[in-house]
Amino acid sequence: MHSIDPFDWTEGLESIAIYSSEKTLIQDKKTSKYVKTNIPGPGCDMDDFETQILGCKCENRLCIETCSCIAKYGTVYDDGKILLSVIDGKNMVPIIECNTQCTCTADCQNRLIQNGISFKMEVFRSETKGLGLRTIESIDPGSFVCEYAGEILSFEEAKQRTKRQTEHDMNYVIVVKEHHRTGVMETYVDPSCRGNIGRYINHSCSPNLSMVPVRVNSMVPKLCLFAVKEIPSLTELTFDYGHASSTTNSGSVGPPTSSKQCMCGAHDCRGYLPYERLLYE
Ligand SMILES: C[S@@+](CC[C@H](N)C(=O)[O-])C[C@H]1O[C@@H](n2cnc3c(N)ncnc32)[C@H](O)[C@@H]1O
Repeated sequence: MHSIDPFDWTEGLESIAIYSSEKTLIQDKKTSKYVKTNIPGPGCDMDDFETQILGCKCENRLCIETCSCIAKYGTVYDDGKILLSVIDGKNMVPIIECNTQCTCTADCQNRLIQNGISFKMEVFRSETKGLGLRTIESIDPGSFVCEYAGEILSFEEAKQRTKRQTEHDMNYVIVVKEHHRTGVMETYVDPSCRGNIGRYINHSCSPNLSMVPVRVNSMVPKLCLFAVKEIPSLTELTFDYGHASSTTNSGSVGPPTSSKQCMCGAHDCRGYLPYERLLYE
């Protein structure tokens, strides 16, 4: 039987193990169960999870412009698997990767985040923000770092869970709003009971990661974190909890009564952690 390394935060589920240089930190691992990607949680719409996106029939097994997925949704990654919108500064298009219905292989240019994490990272204890995640190798701009994965909740369930928190509890629920021509799609992800390594990423008002929704098999978005700048080894990984990407945004910066003081230390720090007002009403 496969034995689980007790010091690996990913419980052996990722292709790269995530350790802490301070081994005792693993005792702080909450009662959460590791999941690599989003799973349905209470109240989520199972149709969204189960409706399969159509696949391509690429004969050369490597997708280029003639691939029906790329022709329909556009080229989003370059041949080095770098997110193009980060390097060319153009507006983000919806990202839909090739999926299990496609005939192409895992090295297809239109498959990236589904192949999982590839950078060595570690969980560490930050001075003022609890645990955090940092990289232990340098990361190029536009690289995929990890998902922010957990249970997908309905608005009502997200609200109930938020209400149960005390002012001392950490908040893990992230809300992403995607503005489409036909309306706004809201996705609520909670990694607190079941989540991946993304749950340890702290907020910064001047972050080095950006959250981008990516779809693979179903219309439920995976909240993917991409580097927005060169990130040197041993740098803490951060994203802006209130500004997921150019097509999405989550949360608002609070009045002090409903939001925690931000300790990101950025020179343009907004002072408080962003929060989603509707979850606290
Ligand atoms: C998604 S968790 C991040 C991981 C968390 N630090 C831990 O120990 O598990 C979000 C929580 O971390 C803390 N946090 C994250 N960024 C912060 C910041 N910039 N300033 C203060 N606290 C922060 C807050 O308590 C927040 O509710």
